[in-house]
Amino acid sequence: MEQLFGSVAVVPTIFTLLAVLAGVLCYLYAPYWGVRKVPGPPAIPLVGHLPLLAKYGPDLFSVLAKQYGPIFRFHMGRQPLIIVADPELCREVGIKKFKDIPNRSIPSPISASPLHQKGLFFTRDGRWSTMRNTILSVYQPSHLASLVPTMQEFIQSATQNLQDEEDITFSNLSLRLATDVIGQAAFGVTFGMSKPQSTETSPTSSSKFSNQDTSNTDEVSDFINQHMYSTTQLKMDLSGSFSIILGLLVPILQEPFRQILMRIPGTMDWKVERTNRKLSGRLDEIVVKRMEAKERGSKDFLSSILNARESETVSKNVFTPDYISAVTYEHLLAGSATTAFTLSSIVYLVAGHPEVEKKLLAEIDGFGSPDQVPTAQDLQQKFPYLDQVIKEAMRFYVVSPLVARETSKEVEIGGYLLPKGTWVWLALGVLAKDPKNFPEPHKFRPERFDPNCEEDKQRHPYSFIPFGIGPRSCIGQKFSLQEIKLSLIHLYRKYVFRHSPNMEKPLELEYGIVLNFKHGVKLRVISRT
Ligand code: HEM
Repeated sequence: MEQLFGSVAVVPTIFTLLAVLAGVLCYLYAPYWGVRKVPGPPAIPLVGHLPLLAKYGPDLFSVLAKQYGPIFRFHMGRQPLIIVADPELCREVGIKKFKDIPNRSIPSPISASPLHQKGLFFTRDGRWSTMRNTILSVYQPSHLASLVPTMQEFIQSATQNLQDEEDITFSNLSLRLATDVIGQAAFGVTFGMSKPQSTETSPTSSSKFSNQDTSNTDEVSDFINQHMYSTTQLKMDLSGSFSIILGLLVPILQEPFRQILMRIPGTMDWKVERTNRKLSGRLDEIVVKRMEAKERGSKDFLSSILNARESETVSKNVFTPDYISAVTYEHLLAGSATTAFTLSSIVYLVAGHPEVEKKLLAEIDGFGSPDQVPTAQDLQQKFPYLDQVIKEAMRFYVVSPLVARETSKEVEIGGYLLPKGTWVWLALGVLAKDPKNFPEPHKFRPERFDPNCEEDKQRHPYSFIPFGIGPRSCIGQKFSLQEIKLSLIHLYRKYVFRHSPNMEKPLELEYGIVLNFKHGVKLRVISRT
């Protein structure tokens, strides 16, 4: 009798276990089911293809494209991504079918950070288009042209102490420079980073950080350090905080675990949370102060947005203070690491190619007297070889090798029907290394971008898209190119650079929210005078 009751009790337990197991399997495999027909390598349960990414870095996508074709499946933990590695298909996703794929998917490193979510990058649909249209008005060519003198002042300040034969970590210098320039353009504040001994006066006469004097240099560098920390913790592989890793594997558990871990001192989640809270606090402080200011001007991004909001050209519900903080912070984030990386990679590549350097110097020296600062129009028209060098360096090291998008309804791409909510990522890095459009892709050869050469004429127009594609492409493209060109012209008028013996060969890269140098770019300065 007892035995009978025992086995009767076991049956529901087995059913419960089976139901739980089925639930877990459904949860783990549901996103895969809708896209199972898209080809891809076999995925390890839970981690998917992340170990491959950690092992090979972004080159992995070129290898997979060769094996599986222009559209393939890659599993970031539980989440399948549909990777698009063909210029025509990128045009389809980014432009032709934009209305069905208007937003970005939110990867787990970002979903851990509300500060990052409220910027333009991750806002969606109607809110995004209202925000984007307002921000676009700040990037009119006349506004950009008016920023040339400010940019030039920071560039001069950042490079004034370079010594002949000195070894420098150029990537640090360019990050400080780009942070200062964007700090001024975004917030209207001088971070004073490009002048380490900045107890002297600032290069511009505008307000200091938090509108106080230079005595808070420590506060400034603390802010920037937090900013750097918050950026570098956003890892895309398996080296992030525990909650981020969990978010990649079992997203449903990410938030509950983050809530617990951020309360346990010493954990990475605790550190990231503290840093983000401090950063948000400081940003909110700047925004509130600027909101209250009677004379705020309109030169910097934050003031322009606040002016637009007050003149009711944009709904106050769209630009609430938290969104304003996020979008301003996003400028600091998007405008510093990307521009600095690009600047460093150009100088690094030119240092290793004397024939390119010679041609570039001839063009720059031929422009005019060494103290004639080029105008925005000069920058666009009078430096054709510089343009080629910049493009080739951006092709060689694609700072943002993957661009995230998400379908908002069922849509057909490359012969596959993708359900609503599919993560579709454009592989800009793979396009840039495809020998079909770039013969001998591992050679640094700026002349391939000469508009008169056959290679350039034959190339697919969307094979080189380092700033993305379509209505959602980079809003800061012209801003960063202006800054990069001004910096290079100023630098090469005075110096050339050689690889420092302290630098590793080949250069090692790190895959975070954008590409970065693992150990920095170390160069030797050679004065030209
Ligand atoms: C060399 C420098 C830069 C590179 C390579 C770069 C690259 C990119 C890429 C690839 C995207 C995604 C585009 C897409 O989805 O099609 C993007 C978006 C974006 N970038 Fe940049 N960027 C750079 C500099 C900047 C600067 C200086 C700013 C700010 C002033 C900025 C602000 C943004 C913003 C706000 C977005 C999101 C746009 C939207 O969703 O509407 N970027 N960038």
